[in-house]
Amino acid sequence: MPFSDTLAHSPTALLETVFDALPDSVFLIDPDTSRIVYCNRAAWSDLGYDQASDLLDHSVLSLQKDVIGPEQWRSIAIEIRARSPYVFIGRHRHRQGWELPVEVYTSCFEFDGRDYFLSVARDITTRTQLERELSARDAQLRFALNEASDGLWDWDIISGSVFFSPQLKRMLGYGPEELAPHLSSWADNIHPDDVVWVRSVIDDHLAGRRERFEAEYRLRNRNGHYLWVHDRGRICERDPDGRPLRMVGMVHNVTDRKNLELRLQRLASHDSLTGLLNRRESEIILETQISLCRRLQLPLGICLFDLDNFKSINDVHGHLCGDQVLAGVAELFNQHVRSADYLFRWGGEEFMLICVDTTLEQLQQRVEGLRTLLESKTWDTLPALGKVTASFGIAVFPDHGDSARELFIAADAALYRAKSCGRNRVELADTWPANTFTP
Ligand SMILES: Nc1nc2c(ncn2[C@@H]2O[C@H](COP(=O)(O)OP(=O)(O)OP(=O)(O)O)[C@@H](O)[C@H]2O)c(=O)[nH]1
Repeated sequence: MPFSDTLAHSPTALLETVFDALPDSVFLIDPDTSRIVYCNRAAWSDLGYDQASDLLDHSVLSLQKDVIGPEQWRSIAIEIRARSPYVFIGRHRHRQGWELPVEVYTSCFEFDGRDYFLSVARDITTRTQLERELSARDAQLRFALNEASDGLWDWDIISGSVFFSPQLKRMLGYGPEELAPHLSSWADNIHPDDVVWVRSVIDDHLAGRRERFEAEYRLRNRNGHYLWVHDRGRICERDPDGRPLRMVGMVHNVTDRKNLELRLQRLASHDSLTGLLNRRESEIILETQISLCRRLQLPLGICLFDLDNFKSINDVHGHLCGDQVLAGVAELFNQHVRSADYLFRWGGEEFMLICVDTTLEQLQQRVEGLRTLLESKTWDTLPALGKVTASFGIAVFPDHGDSARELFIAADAALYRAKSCGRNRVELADTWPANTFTP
């Protein structure tokens, strides 16, 4: 018999069969009395009853563990009428006494001049169990990661919100309720000198150019001091098109290690008496600055200078006084060179100055200024000392040499000339290659 004929001949039997075949429980409820006027097979069997009549005419409240008393039913009935379907996660009472977690969808409809509530309840035991296990596993993972680092972050890339773990907040000096959960709370506290490249490392990872985000940078704490942190993170969730949605990472406070590293670096690159960069650094920096100026087609000047008759300062006033003069000259010149210039103690009483983007005329003028400055300095702490002078030899790239070595030889020859012409003077290098390389 065709389906339409079956429906026409015995509609009630057919609908009952259909409802009984549903895996979810279906209840038809009288809204005024809360009584069950119909339920399907899943409804009575899931709750441990033998037949539908065991539940019919009973109040639905007798099956519910979360709705207590007619007062609460009345307010829920108002909600159901206001916004169908009304979704409710609660617990049904099994005949044996245990509870069944359910997700219930209830809608209101009218039939034959009367209102009815139709509730479809789904057993969510497995789902609840799974959610509980997942959240326990998540908590375990967070705990393990937190213990393995000084803090965790979890960034929702689309919304820009960031979870900062309590340990991370503590590391930065914040309480558990402080530090707004936004990306700006982190980004605004990165040291200005580090922020551009830290962002570029993250961008590279987001764009797939780096396998992970990893950076060592300075992060400001609540007191305004900077900590050195080692930060590692990775995208852990993407949308169906592969766009990053979420990124997590962990942070280590490496301030002590980094400060020690910087101190060692400074010891290796600076002269301990004057605090100036040392000869080794001068060789590296001169090479790199010449390459840079060659590329940018800029002139570069170097000046070698040597204190005059320094041996006699040592001999007459003592070695300690000689040390003070060396440190005093370094301090004096350091205050007067440009911030873009490099001043080195090259060795003994010899110094070197590198001036990027400087012509011969500019360099000559600047060095002449240094010479007169030193000559006119009064050594208040060393009253017996008298006048201290120095001799200077200057050369400019590319006029006097095309490499660090050629430039150095040219400036050294000019310095030698300054010494032999009477000292306390500035001499210019001969134009390369005229006197630099004699066959
Ligand atoms: N106090 C002190 N003296 C140093 C240091 N390094 C080198 N000297 C001394 O610097 C002196 C350099 O002497 P010379 O090379 O003869 O040069 P000068 O006496 O300056 O003579 P001219 O360069 O020709 O003007 C030597 O006596 C070195 O012992 C240092 O770190 N401290």
